Amino acid sequence: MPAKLSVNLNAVALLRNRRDLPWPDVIHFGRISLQAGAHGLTVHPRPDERHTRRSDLAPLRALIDDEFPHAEFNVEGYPDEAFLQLVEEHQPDQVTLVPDDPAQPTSDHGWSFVEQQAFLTPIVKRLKKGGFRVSLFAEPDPAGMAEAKATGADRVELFTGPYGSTYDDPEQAKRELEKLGAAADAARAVGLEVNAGHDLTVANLPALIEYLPHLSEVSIGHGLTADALEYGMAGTVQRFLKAAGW
Ligand SMILES: CC(=O)[C@@H](O)[C@H](O)COP(=O)(O)O
Ligand SMILES: NCC(=O)COP(=O)(O)O
Repeated sequence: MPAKLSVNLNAVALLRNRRDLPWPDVIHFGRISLQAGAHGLTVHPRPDERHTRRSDLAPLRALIDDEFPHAEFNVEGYPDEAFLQLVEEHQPDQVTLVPDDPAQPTSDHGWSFVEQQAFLTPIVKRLKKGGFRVSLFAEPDPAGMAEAKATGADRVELFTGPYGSTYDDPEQAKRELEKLGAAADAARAVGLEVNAGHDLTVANLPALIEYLPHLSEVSIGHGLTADALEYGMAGTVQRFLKAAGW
């Protein structure tokens, strides 16, 4: 079974938040993604709400429940008390824990499982008791997968940022793929399922899927939104020209 695609709506939310206007409508872009065949939706609400807002979660949960009951809702974030209460209120199917500092522009590293196992274990236990699938954002590194498993988590999500940044260097891309492959093998060897995400694109996704054939899910936002703009721009300009009478 190929990896499932979860569309990350953070970049759409970022555009919406430039103005005090309701477009682009994050919920409708979620609908368009699921109508097009995506298997799920991802959001990564941060404390400053610069991307997804807390108020986006209820309508996204309702969209899936009412219109796409087989799709999955994945919520990512740093597990402080506010985040844990947010996911408990909105019941995503999967919670992905990310070691984000609120000041980070975007996620740029995974957990250090050896050092942070004791911090993560009670949090994972609380989420598992609440019925959530739990995934832990992980470095593309085989070290620490036994400790990740010992937290009680179901999956790791391999951070593919370093792989994504090799878009102009095929040799380095191969080395990053080898690291991701070794990390995925180590995770699977201790019984963890494997997700992947960050800076994935149409160009780099095929090699990742070929090299890591057992991936459960990829979550993609930035590159997918960039392509949506590129492939929708010409038709949209034509719509505006028509509206202006040309
Ligand atoms: C964990 C991860 O890699 C994504 O959630 C990512 O953080 C989304 O990126 P932005 O929120 O910066 O679009
Ligand atoms: N978990 C990674 C994710 O959701 C998407 O990241 P990106 O494609 O926006 O870099």
